[in-house]
Amino acid sequence: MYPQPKVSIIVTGKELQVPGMPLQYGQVYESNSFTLAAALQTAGISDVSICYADDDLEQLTDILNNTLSASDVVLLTGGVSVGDYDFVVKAAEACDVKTIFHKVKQRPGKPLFFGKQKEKVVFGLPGNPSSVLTCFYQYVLLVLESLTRRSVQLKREEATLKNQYNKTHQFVHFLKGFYDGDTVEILEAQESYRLRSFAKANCLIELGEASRVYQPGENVFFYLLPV
Ligand SMILES: Nc1nc2c(c(=O)[nH]1)N[C@H]1C(S)=C(S)[C@@H](COP(=O)(O)OP(=O)(O)OC[C@H]3O[C@@H](n4cnc5c(N)ncnc54)[C@H](O)[C@@H]3O)O[C@H]1N2
Ligand code: MOO
Repeated sequence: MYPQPKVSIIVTGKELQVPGMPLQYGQVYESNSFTLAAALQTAGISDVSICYADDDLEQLTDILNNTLSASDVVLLTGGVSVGDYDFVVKAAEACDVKTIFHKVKQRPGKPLFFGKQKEKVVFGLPGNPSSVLTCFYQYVLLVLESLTRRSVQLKREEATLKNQYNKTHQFVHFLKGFYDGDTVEILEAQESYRLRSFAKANCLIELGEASRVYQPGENVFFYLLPV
């Protein structure tokens, strides 16, 4: 029998609307809970609960406190950057969650937060839908592998790049790609608010920190997605 960690998702943001309901001005459809729950299920995690918080420090702190007492892993989405209404890091501090790191030099997922309260693990996943999934695959699966003692991390492989890509930022990039068994293609719609490329992708292509033009025929590393 493998251990089954309890995972809680806390969705933050008062601009979020339930899919199926009409959108009011300034609202966006809430999707992170669905993509995360599906990715957790694929990783064999069945004990998952979801709750919702407004952009309110007191309310978020209460919810995080309650959630921490009932979970092994807490995944917050949104509110982890430096805006006036981003309260995840403050709420974590108020709940005695020790910051292990906040912000990574990568795209997407730059504002990622990782903290611990004793044995409990807290991730603040950046709210953009593509950042949430990328950070889940690159970081959360690592923790789940250790907690479940099952092999759930993505496999890193190497293949020839199919198309040219001009990498202009000095961050590690994880780009949605398609591996055809021989070459890997960098897909369109890589912006972190777009999920279209994830819908087509079967891998994440890793490009190192340096900014440069990648040419077809170069070897690149990629991670196969569980599709
Ligand atoms: N001054 C700075 N601003 C920003 C930075 C920075 O470094 N300095 N980083 C940018 C990056 S990169 C990202 S990613 C975002 C992440 O910020 P948050 O984690 O605070 O995310 P939000 O602002 O709450 O949301 C971002 C975006 O995603 C939408 N969203 C949020 N939750 C959901 C959901 N459950 N389903 C669907 N869509 C969701 C939200 O409406 C926003 O549009 O910060 C940048 N800013
Ligand atoms: O980390 Mo943000 O995800 O680059 O958009």
